[in-house]
Amino acid sequence: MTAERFEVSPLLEATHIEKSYGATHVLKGTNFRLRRGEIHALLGGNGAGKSTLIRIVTGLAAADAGRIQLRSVREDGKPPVIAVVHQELALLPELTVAENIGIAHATSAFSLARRGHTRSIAAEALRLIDPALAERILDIPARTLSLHEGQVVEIARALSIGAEILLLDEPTANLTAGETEKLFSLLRRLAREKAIGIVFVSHRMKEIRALCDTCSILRDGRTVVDAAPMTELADADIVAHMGQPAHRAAVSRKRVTGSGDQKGALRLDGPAATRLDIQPGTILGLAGAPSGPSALIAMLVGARTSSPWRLSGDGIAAPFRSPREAIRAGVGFVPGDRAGKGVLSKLPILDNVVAARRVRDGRGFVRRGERDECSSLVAALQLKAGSIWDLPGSLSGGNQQKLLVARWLDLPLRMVVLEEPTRGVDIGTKRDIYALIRRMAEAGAIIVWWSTENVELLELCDAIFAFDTDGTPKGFLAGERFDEDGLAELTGMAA
Ligand SMILES: Nc1ncnc2c1ncn2[C@@H]1O[C@H](COP(=O)(O)OP(=O)(O)OP(=O)(O)O)[C@@H](O)[C@H]1O
Repeated sequence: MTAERFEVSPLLEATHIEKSYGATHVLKGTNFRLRRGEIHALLGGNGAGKSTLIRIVTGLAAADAGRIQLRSVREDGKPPVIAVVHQELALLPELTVAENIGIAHATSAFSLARRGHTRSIAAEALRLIDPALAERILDIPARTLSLHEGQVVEIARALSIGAEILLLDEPTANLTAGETEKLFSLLRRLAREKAIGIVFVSHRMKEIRALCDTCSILRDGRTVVDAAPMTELADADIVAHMGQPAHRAAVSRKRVTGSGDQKGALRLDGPAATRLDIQPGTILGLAGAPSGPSALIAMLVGARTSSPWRLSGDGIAAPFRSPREAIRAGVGFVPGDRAGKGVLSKLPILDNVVAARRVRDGRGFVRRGERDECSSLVAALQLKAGSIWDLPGSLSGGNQQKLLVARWLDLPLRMVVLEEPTRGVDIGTKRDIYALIRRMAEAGAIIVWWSTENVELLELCDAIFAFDTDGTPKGFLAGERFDEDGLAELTGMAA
């Protein structure tokens, strides 16, 4: 998979790119080049400029200065097609998979006469990736696909239009370990057999190591590592180039034990006679296919009133009747669906940060002192924002995630429920978020943490409760198997 196997001139070369948004100088002479057959990690801390560079390369935004050269191997003289796969899928939910792929080929109205033709294009593209999957999903609506299947469809669509460059922006957030491995073997195959140039944006060091052969690092809008082989960079070098402290927090792990009668202890009862007694201050991880953890979480945060799960103890009897009731009972929630359920996009950062406090206090008006409170929370999380009066849309993805965590900091909470709270967050900031969550646990809150990043669960949690691939509770990860293999086995997701 080395670049040398293919001709030397890059598929894509961006040179001295400049970009400002108002007074914010985002890209400061950034360089980036991608060769055929290469899987290239584009790395950098939150707000370093990765997404902005991708938007410019794909033509979604215009650079203020600099040059972009694209060179196809095809002889028609056209530039290579670039396809982007985001973590939020770009599929039309009510159309079938075949129609979703075919739509990229529709030149005018999507006529019935062309349907058979586009269906066969779609089938061919999907079969190249996975013949069995193609048979199963071709004629079903896109909304019924899992996230991983949706990504495969997006990649098939890219292949069907002859894309030579594939950009993946944190594609593994929300994928299970098994799905991630499947995606990686597909990407390796596309690079090797089709010489597609792949750009992979991620904050997960283990995945970057497993997948990528080349690495570029942006720091504050400048290219500090330009297309270096991954083998030449140790993890610590990468973190240092990104400008982040290379500390590893010490792990102190205690297991959930004892009866449920300690003050503040809560009891969870669920399907298959499941019973969990959770002591205050416990960090409880949830692992496994999304359907299991998400059903439990929906009950905990008041999003589902009828549920096979029950929460009791310390004056609580849930299901709650509404999210508001859950907040008033002292349950905080950082949702995984940042855009849909988390960020209040039309309100400034200030309102986003103090939202939970306002709901708890039952007030809709601005309290004096909120501005100071917001500023100190923003500073505690080193949230990179122009002003607390800016809209959250002006923040980079990782900084929007910090905003959602900031909302619950320093509140007297009984329980904090977190769905992938470090999704899209850079390595240094992850450490900060881990420390903040530990702080909440030390203050006595029970932390319920759902993550698809098994390494993270194993590092942080006192106990991990696993669900099977169909969402059935499987039990706690046993002490002597408290490792990745044990977790993969218990969740039925051994790769
Ligand atoms: N439309 C915009 N208006 C104002 N500022 C913007 C806009 N888009 C991006 N920025 C700013 O540009 C900087 C770089 O953002 P960008 O999204 O490119 O970072 P990133 O490296 O992709 O970060 P992350 O890892 O958090 O996704 C950030 O400080 C962000 O606030």
